[in-house]
Amino acid sequence: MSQSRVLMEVGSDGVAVITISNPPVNALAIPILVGLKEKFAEATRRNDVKAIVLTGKGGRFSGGFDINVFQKVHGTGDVSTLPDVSVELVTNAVEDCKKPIVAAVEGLALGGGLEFALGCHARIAAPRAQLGLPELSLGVIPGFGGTQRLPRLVGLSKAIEMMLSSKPIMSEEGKKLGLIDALVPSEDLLKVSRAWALDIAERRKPWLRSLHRTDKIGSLSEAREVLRIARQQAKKTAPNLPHHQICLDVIEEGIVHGGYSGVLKEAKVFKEIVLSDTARGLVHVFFAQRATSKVPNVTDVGLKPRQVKKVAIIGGGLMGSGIATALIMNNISVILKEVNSEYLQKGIKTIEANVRGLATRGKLTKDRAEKVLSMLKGVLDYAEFKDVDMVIEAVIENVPLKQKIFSELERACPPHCIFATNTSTIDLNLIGEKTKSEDRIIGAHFFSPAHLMPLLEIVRTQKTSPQIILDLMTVGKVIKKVPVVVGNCTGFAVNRTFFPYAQGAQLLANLGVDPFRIDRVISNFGLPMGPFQLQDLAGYGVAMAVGKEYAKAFSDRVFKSPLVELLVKNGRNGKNNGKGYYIYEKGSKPKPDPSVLPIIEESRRLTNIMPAGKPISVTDKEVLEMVLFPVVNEACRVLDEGIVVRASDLDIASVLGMSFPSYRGGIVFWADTVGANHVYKSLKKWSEMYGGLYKPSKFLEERAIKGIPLSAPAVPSATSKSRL
Ligand SMILES: C[C@H](O)CC(=O)SCCNC(=O)CCNC(=O)[C@H](O)C(C)(C)COP(=O)(O)OP(=O)(O)OC[C@H]1O[C@@H](n2cnc3c(N)ncnc32)[C@H](O)[C@@H]1OP(=O)(O)O
Repeated sequence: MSQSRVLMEVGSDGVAVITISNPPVNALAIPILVGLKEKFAEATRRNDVKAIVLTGKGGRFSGGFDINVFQKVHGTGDVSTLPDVSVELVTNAVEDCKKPIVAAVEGLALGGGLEFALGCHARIAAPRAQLGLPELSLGVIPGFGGTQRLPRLVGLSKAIEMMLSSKPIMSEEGKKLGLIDALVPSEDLLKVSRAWALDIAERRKPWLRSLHRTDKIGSLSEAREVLRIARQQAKKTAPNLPHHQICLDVIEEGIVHGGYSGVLKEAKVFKEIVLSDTARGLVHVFFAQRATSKVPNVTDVGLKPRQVKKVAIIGGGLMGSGIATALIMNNISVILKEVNSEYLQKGIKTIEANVRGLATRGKLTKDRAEKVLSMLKGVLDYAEFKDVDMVIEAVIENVPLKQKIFSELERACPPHCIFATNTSTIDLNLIGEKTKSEDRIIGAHFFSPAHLMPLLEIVRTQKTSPQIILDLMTVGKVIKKVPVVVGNCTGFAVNRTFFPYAQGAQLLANLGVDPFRIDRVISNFGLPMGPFQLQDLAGYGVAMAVGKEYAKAFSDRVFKSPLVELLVKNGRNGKNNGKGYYIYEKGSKPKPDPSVLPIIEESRRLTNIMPAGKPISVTDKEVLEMVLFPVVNEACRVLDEGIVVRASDLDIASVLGMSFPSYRGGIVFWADTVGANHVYKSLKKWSEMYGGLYKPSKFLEERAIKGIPLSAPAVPSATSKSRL
């Protein structure tokens, strides 16, 4: 029997408690909305009901409208299946109900969940309940009246901040703002809410309809000024997201023409916006992120994750210290091992700076920062390794060194210990070759800075045991990363997919296209920076070392540009030494450095690929596609080889690991919106003009010709060789 239902109990006090029950988050699915309508009608009708309390089962009020419905609407394009909740239910049945309704909020009230609470005549909350309108993070705007009622309860500026940032506030702050009428311990929540509802019914407390309030929104001219500033800010912070401006327009409608008019406009706009590409992309990302926790033969075979309490990290460099920070910040003890006390002290200092830096930025208290740091211990030998649950090796990329370390670990660690390596390029089979523990060897590929970047790429070999994979996935979640399980190959899923990104940019620069224009096109598309600025940031040493690996592994499709070597020869090393493609001055944005142009000219002379020696003429759209389509092409190979469980895992990896814009849904999702056929035809044309980098993969060709989306699950072919 489905657990999704709405319950109603009428007590001897004359209060009807209506409870939403739809685990795990009490999402407002269509049957729940139907149930709510029936129960409100019944409670209104019944003579034995004087007042109503609305609450959620299992300690959570509601996580909002059922996002699965958006996905269905995206599939059919039919918005008529969206129910009229805002007017019919929240305004007519709740806010204009003849009996007072009090929301008893615990755990969370998000999106439509909070909007129901806003429609009630009072809100009582338990401590630390999350209250928010995160709809913009799904590419839509609040659709159950939130754009109108929230400003009327917390003031215009705060409401705009909450909606545009999509970030929830805690009930404690909600109480201060006037969003919450009383904050009470969980165990008293229902008792107080019932009494409050009766107090309203018997006029001991005011009967307030949020939509009718005007006391918090100020004068028309003040409100317009707040909106003007918000519009300007949104233009800067979310230039590619029109729904931010649309949300502000809808808020303004209510300010100028009254709340009810605002509610009507909101409902109309909501139905239009739900079909936008942005909403499609962001809803896809929402589900794609959650799908990463489902790994066939790992999470569905009844295994239980083992607790990892103590982790040893080998190597206190940038990556090792970042990983250590992430672990101790989440209550996992860390032993940091280095080869000598100088390196060890350096590593410990970096970790201390990371943690104290977070404290300075208000992410944790000073006391907590010191507690966190007490979970770290530096060592110079393996004596302390006898009871560690996991080791993460984070030394330089050197195969014999890594092999030696893992042989030593076999002797120093207990038999249950997980052997993880943070390598970003080396074949895991090679690393484990000299051990008898290949079933315990796994890649834990963090992205720099490891304590901040959200992605954890978990690399498994054919021999890694499912238990080890599950354990590392669990550690990933404990330290608040999104773990994505991938197969073993050069560059694994993320770096491999994105290696042609820099290549396409280098090729274009050698064809005569201005690198600063390329960077502009890419950042206008939505990546935080273009490929040249990224190279400046990562340092040219990385670019050259990684370039060599790819040249070895994928020689058929590597474009060899001398540009980076020329830059190094000319004393440039990117942001590191303040001399790159850009000029770096403290306190100002990087500026294109004109003195780099002769070096680029030199590279062009050496490669000599400009047709008839003249720069090619390309549109911005072509620039974008010549950089990103080779990435799509490599993503196709990764899919074909079964390096990821599903296409959407690559979407999440691209969003969280490479900062591909989430509102474009991730690399594969975006390619499907462009169309496999267009990608294929463009690549084919460019491969004839500019060579192997653009040669379409078999997978892409097949899908383009057959008209199958790139994201559609693969049908295993005789030649395909899954690495999972
Ligand atoms: C008209 C209205 O204005 C429009 C709306 O209300 S849009 C919806 C607005 N609400 C949201 O955006 C909240 C989305 N949900 C979340 O942020 C988080 O799930 C949460 C904070 C509620 C809980 O987080 P957490 O405990 O980590 O659990 P999480 O793994 O995310 O979710 C648990 C399950 O609930 C599902 N779920 C969460 N919120 C959901 C929702 N609103 N609709 C449908 N399913 C939802 C997840 O998909 C997941 O399903 P799975 O187990 O099958 O993968």
